[in-house]
Amino acid sequence: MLEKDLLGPTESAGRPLIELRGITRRYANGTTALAGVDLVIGPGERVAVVGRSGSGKSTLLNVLGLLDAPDEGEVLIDGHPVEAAQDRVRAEWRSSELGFVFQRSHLIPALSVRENVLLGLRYSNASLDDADQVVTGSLRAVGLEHKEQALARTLSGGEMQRVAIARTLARPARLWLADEPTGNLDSAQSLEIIEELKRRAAERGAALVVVTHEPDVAARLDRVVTLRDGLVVADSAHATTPAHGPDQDRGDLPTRDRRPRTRLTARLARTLRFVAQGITSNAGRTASGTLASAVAVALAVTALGLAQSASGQVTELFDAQRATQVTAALAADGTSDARWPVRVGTVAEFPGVTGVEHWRYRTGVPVANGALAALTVDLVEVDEAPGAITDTAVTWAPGEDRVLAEDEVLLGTDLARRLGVAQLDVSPEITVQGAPLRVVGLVTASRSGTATGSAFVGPGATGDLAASLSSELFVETVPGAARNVADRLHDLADPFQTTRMTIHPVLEPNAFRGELQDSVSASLQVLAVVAALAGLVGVVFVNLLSVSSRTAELGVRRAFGARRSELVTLVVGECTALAVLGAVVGLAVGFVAIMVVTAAARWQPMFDERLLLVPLAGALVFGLLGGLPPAIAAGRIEPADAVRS
Ligand SMILES: Nc1ncnc2c1ncn2[C@@H]1O[C@H](COP(=O)(O)OP(=O)(O)OP(=O)(O)O)[C@@H](O)[C@H]1O
Repeated sequence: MLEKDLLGPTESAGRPLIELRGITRRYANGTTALAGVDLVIGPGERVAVVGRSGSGKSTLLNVLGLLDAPDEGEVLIDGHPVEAAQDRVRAEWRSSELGFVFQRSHLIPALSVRENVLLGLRYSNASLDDADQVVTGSLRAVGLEHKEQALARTLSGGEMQRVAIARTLARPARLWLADEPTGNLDSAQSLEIIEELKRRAAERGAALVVVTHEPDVAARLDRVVTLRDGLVVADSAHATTPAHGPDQDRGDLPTRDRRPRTRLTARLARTLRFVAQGITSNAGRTASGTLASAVAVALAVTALGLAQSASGQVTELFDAQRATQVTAALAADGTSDARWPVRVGTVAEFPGVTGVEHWRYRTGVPVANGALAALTVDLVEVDEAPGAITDTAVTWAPGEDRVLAEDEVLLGTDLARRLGVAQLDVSPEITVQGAPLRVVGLVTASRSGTATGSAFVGPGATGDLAASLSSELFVETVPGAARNVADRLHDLADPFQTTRMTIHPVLEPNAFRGELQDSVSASLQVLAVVAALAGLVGVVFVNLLSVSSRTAELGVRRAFGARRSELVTLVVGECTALAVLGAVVGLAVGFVAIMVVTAAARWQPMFDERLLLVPLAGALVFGLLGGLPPAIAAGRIEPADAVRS
């Protein structure tokens, strides 16, 4: 059967609106609620269904409204059979042809009265151009136009039921089904409402079927069908021609949109609207929905951000500790001067070298100060002046330019004392191996403990000396270059002199640094992944709970014509929006946490754009994935069961 056969009465002139043939409905617990019911309802008929509690009235109404499918028998609409499996067709028919008032009002508590009434209209095919008029008119019909802006949760039980009736009145249906619509109302109000339902049904030419326990209500309807134990035991009339044709005055009725079915874009648009409505109207649900993703993203961002900052910090600490100095010593062999395998000036040009200091030691050099007997001391020849690299502290005589000229000498403070040199401003002179040299400064401290007992001279000050010479090379490099400089010195060393040359090992913690960085990052990244997975579980869990607490609401949406796919989209859309919203909150919290932790630890905070994009993209994916289980649960909701809950 084609879907369009169910839509619109054009082809159905003269046929019953709906016909049940041999309908049996058994529930899973073995109860037979309907046991072979035959019933014909014509267009515009007004029928009361009565019977004892448990006789099958609600089940009958659900079958008539295509909310429930029979186990046996046939349902015909406009003479066409409707298959139980045709869920999409059934949903479309409910959307365009059915108005249902449930035993309970099933309003959405967080929405206003107006939005609740609009919900019924939005799921119908009616044009929304005159929605305001329709909503107000429907509320006026139940005496609640003054409550239009009130939140549904603030209404009394009776008022809620009247809003639920208004929600149905607003729909341009051909069949109105009402399951004890006046159960919550006093008898005067009940009769008013029944009269209103009759009037509205008459205006539209719609059939009206009312389940009721109240004889007064049943008496106001044209036909009474009595059920007992799932069977029709009395029927005051049979299907007739329309008792009441459509009135000419359509008042505030919505205009039926004659499109054969609700377009995908229209369904998507209304679903998105409902997603936005759900998120903005229910602060509690929005807060709990965003919480899981906010916590997960905050943890993940904090962990990732700290991983980056800690890595940077490790780099900084290690750079600070990286070797910047090479010390090489060349021992004299007792017969000839020590000779470096490379000129000192060349070492200064090695990559990364920022300074070189070269000390050549002569031992047993005679030094004398005038009349004082000569002492035998260690003499240190330096290129210009000691100190740039060796941290040698020199007190220079006033006006000296800190470069040793050929006739100048620096005395260690111990040596100066032994030679009786106290005042520098008188330009004292000493002789070094017979050559007169002017004392221009005192060496007060040095990394070499013996320096205060030595004399320091510039190159060429003492001419050729017989004493053998050992020497030391101090090289200063940029962080990290020391290892290369040491390696080059090794490579250049004369293989016959290697035993005489010592290059002090350079601590180079690069590999260790890498390992430390990797392990810090890896453990924080694991934390980030665990947080993200915990967030995903949280998103699924929170949304499953949310769906189970909204079964009735989702069932009402189905009853009003929402397809399964619409509920799936609605729930996935809500989960995704909440996850992304949570991610934004989590990002903010995470960034603040990173700032606080790094400030407390005096680290440099590090952020890169991945910290922003990865959590947002992750939340999007997690929202979609995490929304699937609750969405599938929502799609499985059977409207007949849901509206009973
Ligand atoms: N989902 C269900 N699962 C199992 N049994 C059910 C279910 N729904 C209804 N029944 C049973 O089917 C029978 C008919 O129920 P139904 O609600 O249609 O009766 P009713 O005439 O509308 O009752 P009431 O006047 O009390 O609302 C009852 O025995 C009821 O317990």
